[in-house]
Amino acid sequence: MELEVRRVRQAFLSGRSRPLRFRLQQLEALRRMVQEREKDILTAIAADLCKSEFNVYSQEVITVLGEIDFMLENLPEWVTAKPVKKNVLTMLDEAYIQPQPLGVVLIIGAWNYPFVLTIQPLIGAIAAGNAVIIKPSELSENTAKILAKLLPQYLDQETTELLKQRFDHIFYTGNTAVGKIVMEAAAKHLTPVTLELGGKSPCYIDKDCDLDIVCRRITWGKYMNCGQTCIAPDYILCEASLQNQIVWKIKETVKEFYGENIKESPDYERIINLRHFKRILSLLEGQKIAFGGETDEATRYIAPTVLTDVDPKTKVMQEEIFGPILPIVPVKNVDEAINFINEREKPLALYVFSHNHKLIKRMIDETSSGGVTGNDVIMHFTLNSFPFGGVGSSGMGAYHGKHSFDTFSHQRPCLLKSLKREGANKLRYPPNSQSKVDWGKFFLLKRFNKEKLGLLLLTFLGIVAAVLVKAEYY
Ligand SMILES: NC(=O)c1ccc[n+]([C@@H]2O[C@H](COP(=O)([O-])OP(=O)(O)OC[C@H]3O[C@@H](n4cnc5c(N)ncnc54)[C@H](O)[C@@H]3O)[C@@H](O)[C@H]2O)c1
Ligand SMILES: CCCCCCC=O
Repeated sequence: MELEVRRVRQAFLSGRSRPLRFRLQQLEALRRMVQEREKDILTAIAADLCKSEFNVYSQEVITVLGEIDFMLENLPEWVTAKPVKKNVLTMLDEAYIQPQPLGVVLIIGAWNYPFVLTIQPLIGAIAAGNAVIIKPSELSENTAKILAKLLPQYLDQETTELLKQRFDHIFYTGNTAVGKIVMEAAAKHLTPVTLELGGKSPCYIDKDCDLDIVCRRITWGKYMNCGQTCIAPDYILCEASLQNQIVWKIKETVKEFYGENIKESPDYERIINLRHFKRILSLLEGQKIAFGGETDEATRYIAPTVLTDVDPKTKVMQEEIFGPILPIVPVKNVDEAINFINEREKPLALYVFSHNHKLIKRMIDETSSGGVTGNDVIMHFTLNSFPFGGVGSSGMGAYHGKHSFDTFSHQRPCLLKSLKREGANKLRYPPNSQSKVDWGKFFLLKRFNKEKLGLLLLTFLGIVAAVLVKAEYY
């Protein structure tokens, strides 16, 4: 393994991955891979998560293709050096920021959206000019196999090795416990990390809203991928008087989306494995099931389920559910909802539904989360001008679009001076004096004193007079 990582590092050091042309070629090759081998990719993901090809396409493939197109369009501008504002000491110099690849990057993907969560960071890492080692999740084994087979056929070999050693950046997607292990390992080499973790994303429903629409949107985001979505609404907070209506409307929407026999619906997925199936079932113990709750161990089926009057001290409210169970926790009002959220770890997403724009703004101002969507769920993930990532225990760092490029780049400040004009530098060389400090204050801190200002004006007039006399003479 060590040898393999060294080989990838040598490839990076050879400079092959840096030229813009190479990066664009690699991204185009990746796009070709997705387009030409779409069927294989759809089949593998469908096998891992019992997902319809339509769902795979709309939830994963389309995001990847959109991200590649966005990078191809913008990369030439992003890679160029950006001039910066200068001060008096550097006004005649060249000063710019040059984005530079970090080196060898490790990307560890998760199983729940096994394609997009591995390939989207890969796109950013290639765009930034890095050599990349990817490690898809072993739980989504069909997708892991197809990626291992296809990537080397389309991309330069050195960008696709699967390893772990010493890296220049580690990009990890998965649970918080492993996130800590990854960060600890990275600390040994002072390797920077991006941690895309999870958490319990709350969903507050205000009295003042259209419950039909709210419940349709929540049903979509909660039961998509059988609840195995990092930014799925984990639980609902609302006034007790809304509870029965919400239950009824979600139940009706579930019927509308998946039909009377949910097991037969091509749009409803299954739990990834038996361990997670059992874990999710254990969250139902002692709860009041308003509807759903049906399960089938053989196919790892868990019906869309809603729990009411949930006690915040019970297990279902202690860990991220990551399954199709939706607890409703009654609160007195928005103040209590805000306190409830703030007393817990910072979530990856926050959702708030209301006709009252001020209430939504207040919720945003008085809480913290990775991202927020008002009056909908999940949708902030789809806008690649947003940085996508967590805060606190839901993660650190972010990606998508330009944010991916920045995550995988070092913003290198470059100052290019001339070996001339040494006179001006005397101010900073020893021996020091009060006069030098005064001039420093004058130029850098703009602390003008009348005497210095007068002297400067005199010097300036002298220069103007000299220029005029010279012009007259010639
Ligand atoms: N923020 C996001 O973008 C995002 C996306 C998807 C999932 N998640 C979160 O991930 C969690 C679910 O995923 P999971 O953790 O079950 O996925 P997982 O089991 O697939 O693990 C994630 C990755 O970590 C690797 N891994 C596991 N143990 C490791 C170790 N000891 N050292 C190094 N790597 C190790 C796995 O092989 C896998 O590639 C949820 O909490 C979810 O919210 C977050
Ligand atoms: C619609 C795709 C959502 C992907 C969310 C990624 C986290 O699990």
